[in-house]
Amino acid sequence: MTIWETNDKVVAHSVVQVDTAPSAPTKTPQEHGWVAKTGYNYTEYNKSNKQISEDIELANGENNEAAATAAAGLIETAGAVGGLKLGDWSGNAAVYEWSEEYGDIGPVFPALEKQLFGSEFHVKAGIEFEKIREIEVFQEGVTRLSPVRSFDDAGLHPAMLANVKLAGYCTPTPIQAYSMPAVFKGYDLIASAQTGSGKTAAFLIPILSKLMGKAKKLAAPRPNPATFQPGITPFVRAEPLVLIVCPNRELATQIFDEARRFCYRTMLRPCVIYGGGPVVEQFNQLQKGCDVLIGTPGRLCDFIDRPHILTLKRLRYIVIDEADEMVHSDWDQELGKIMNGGDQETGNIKYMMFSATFPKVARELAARHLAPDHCRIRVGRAGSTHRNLIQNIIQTDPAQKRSCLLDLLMSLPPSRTIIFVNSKRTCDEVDDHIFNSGLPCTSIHSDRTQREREDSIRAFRMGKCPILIATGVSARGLDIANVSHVINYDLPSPQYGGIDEYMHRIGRTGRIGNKGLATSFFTDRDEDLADALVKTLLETNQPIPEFLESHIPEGFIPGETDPSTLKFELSDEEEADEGNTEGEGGVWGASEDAPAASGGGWGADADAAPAKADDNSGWNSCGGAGW
Ligand SMILES: Nc1ncnc2c1ncn2[C@@H]1O[C@H](COP(=O)(O)OP(=O)(O)OP(=O)(O)O)[C@@H](O)[C@H]1O
Repeated sequence: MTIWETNDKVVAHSVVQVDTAPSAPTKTPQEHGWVAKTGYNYTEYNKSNKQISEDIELANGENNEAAATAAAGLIETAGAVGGLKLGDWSGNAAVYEWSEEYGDIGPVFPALEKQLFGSEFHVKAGIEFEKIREIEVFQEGVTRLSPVRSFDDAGLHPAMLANVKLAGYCTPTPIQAYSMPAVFKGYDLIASAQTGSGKTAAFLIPILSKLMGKAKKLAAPRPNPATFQPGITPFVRAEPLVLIVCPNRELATQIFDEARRFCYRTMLRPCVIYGGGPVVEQFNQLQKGCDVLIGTPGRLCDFIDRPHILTLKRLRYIVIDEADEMVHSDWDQELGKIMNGGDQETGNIKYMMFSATFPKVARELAARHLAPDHCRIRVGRAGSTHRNLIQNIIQTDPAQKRSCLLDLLMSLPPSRTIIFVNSKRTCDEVDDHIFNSGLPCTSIHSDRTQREREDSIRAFRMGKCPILIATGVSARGLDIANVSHVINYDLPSPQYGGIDEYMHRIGRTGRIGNKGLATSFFTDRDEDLADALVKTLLETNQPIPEFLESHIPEGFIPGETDPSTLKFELSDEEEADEGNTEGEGGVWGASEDAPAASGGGWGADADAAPAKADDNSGWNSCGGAGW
């Protein structure tokens, strides 16, 4: 029995080292504590949400306290997530509407503030947050950056600092500590850090903060939100200053939500465009003005092809998030167009790439587009997993997986759970199976309509359907509060991302210092993954089940041998750096911060010596007071 602490509660998990299926359930799911299952109600979920949007707009536009309260009430009764309920388009979520009369920072709008920052649905830093700071940080490139020690000392725009505090961020994570100075000093950036370590804020905070002081000068004119009438007010072209590209729709809307928070009380207006969403509604949002545009590649290119609606000529920053997935997914042409195929003035643009893992193809993309003096920051071994996760591997027969799954769900206390499968068909089958067994589940994959996808994620976030079945790609980057269990119903085979994909998947739990549990079903078909899987388990001090013991590297004695001596198959980037010649001849030359002694590689030599974030005295802990 392991006592398992989640953010708010302690849950007892009878886990650890199960190498056979748990015993058969004797109770119904509801007797076991799962909420009742809910079917997908197309009529209800497709209802217009005009009322709620109108109230929010009224509250937002007029700062009318009564309307604000009414809107907040509506949001609450609707059981909404971020101000949206089932049936709403994520791209229509309320943003701060700027009026020309405002000074440097706009007034507070309580209803919107509550919606953006007050939600129980946001992931809160967990009890292991401090451990994130102990992870080794490697910085490579021409410049040695001094990490910022606290948000207060980071030189953030006052509006950004206030938003960071409203979001409840006390201390920057290592990736944030290094990315802030990189952006402030105007470097291009490649950054990799573990799943759930705050990479989104690592680019949003410094970029938006830097633009806040100059927004009035740089941003395109936009209509007055108080008098704007769709179809009547002459529309303006969207001319974003920041473009953030990511591989899936769910992630795009999630980044949009973060951007809505960080743009609060400022002139910067975020918008999101993604495939499957209604073009007209996305166009309606764009024509109100757009300074920060988040999008998936296909839909972005559709709009780039309509220069009367969207132009990239004002662009100052391009961020590629989940860069490894972006380069793997056949988006070459789209990425080429987004990076420099539109009307953007490439000389004015800073490029940033973020991911938890960085394969060679992603590095090649970086080499093509990033300035030679770009900074490279890597937190921990590329692709290594968190130590705050328990990883269980259960041996099973392919034919037994369904009953194993049911037993597993019924043998643990109910908790928000994501089940990963390798194909859309399996996704549907598993969904049917566990739904018909009375469990409250929902599912998502790329053949679902966008409406279904958004509702499915929202139902999961809200806890209405606390079990989500997903294919790997559709759940890339998802950041959902209180996911305490990830189940790999299918392990990702090496052809489909292998161990990197495994890490991305299990990273949906145990985020930002929370604890989590990952259980994977292992069958004979997963033998190809066994070596890498065992090393990953050893690296994070997980017990090795008997059936995998033969894959323990020779000479390694679990519990005795130091895991840091494990030899991992070099990731592409490490391999490249083994024979790194880039440093020679001064490509990685001297720095304005502190001269680099010699060419830096990804991690091997003095130049790339790890810096422990907590080596820096003065990293502040959260006082909390005075916010
Ligand atoms: N400094 C911080 N303090 C507290 N919470 C933070 C901080 N930075 C980010 N967070 C929160 O941590 C969560 C995880 O962040 P995020 O989704 O950016 O992780 P990520 O590194 O991009 O993960 P992935 O690789 O899985 O996409 C988010 O809910 C975010 O709001």
